Amino acid sequence: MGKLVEGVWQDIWYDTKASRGKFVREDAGFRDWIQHQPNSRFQAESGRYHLYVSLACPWAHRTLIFRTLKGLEAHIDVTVVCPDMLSEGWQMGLPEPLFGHTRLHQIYTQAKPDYTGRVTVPVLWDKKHNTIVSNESSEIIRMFNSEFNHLTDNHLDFYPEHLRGLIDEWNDYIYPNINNGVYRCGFATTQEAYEEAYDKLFEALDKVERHLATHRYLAGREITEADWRLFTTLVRFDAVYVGHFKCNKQRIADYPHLQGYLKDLYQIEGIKQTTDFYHIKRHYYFSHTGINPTQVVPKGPDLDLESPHQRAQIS
Ligand SMILES: N[C@@H](CCC(=O)N[C@@H](CS)C(=O)NCC(=O)O)C(=O)O
Repeated sequence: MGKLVEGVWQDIWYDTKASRGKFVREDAGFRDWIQHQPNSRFQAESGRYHLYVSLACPWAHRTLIFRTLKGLEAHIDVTVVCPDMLSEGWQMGLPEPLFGHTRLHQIYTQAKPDYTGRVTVPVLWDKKHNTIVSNESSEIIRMFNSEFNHLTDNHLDFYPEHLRGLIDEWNDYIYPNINNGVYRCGFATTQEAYEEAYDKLFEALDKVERHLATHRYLAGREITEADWRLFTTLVRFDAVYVGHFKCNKQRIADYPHLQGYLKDLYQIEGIKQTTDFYHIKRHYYFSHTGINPTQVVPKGPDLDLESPHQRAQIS
């Protein structure tokens, strides 16, 4: 894994020295917006945008879920990178269709030849202006949620006006403690930093477990963006984070309500097809050689995500 420094690829792992062993995620570098508005530089048009994702990555997974739920498959095409992220960073299996590049960092320098920063997925590319619109998943899913409705006639709204306060509150709590919390455990390089992240992670999972005992979804009866953001971490938890990131106080399968909720979301039409456990396990265990130097990928666990979730009665 590495990063670009003034447009030149350098193979370097995260530097946790300055933060006393803590993993600090870098902010995304491209933050434009597709808008269905007359003067927008990035108009919502069919066939104009291309999405680069890894099926292993929880942040990229959010964008694939929204592409499916919002009926955008015919309008936004996708390149899936290889699960292995080694000295050249994310790589394509076959040359990608727009420029024939074989490394994701070439897409970044195609957009900005002197780019400095990490080369992350997801990336939303604009074929018209030949640039990256955004590499921030939380913003890409908002665009997908609302800006293409005139093309798809799909008006499902995962960030409805009346629930925004509640959704934002859950997101603000779940992102540092759970979504990024598992990474803060796994990428910590001191015992203290790891234990601090671990305690916060399991305190947060306990809190969500209590909430889900009496609420079908985070914001009540409706599935919202907050649920999909939590889902992509939960679905990777027992397969990867428990072992590889040492998040091993409990599995999701040991929490009755979180497990039922996870199954409920997994069983929504189209979601299972966005979830690829081969890519998920292979990426983490094979790519993070600092954590797993043998690169052996575990065979298990056997996950039970398809049995009845029994949550339909919860209000
Ligand atoms: N803020 C970004 C984070 C994306 C991110 O960190 N993706 C990881 C994969 S799970 C990545 O590409 N990491 C490569 C690196 O950090 O070098 C988002 O949510 O879109």
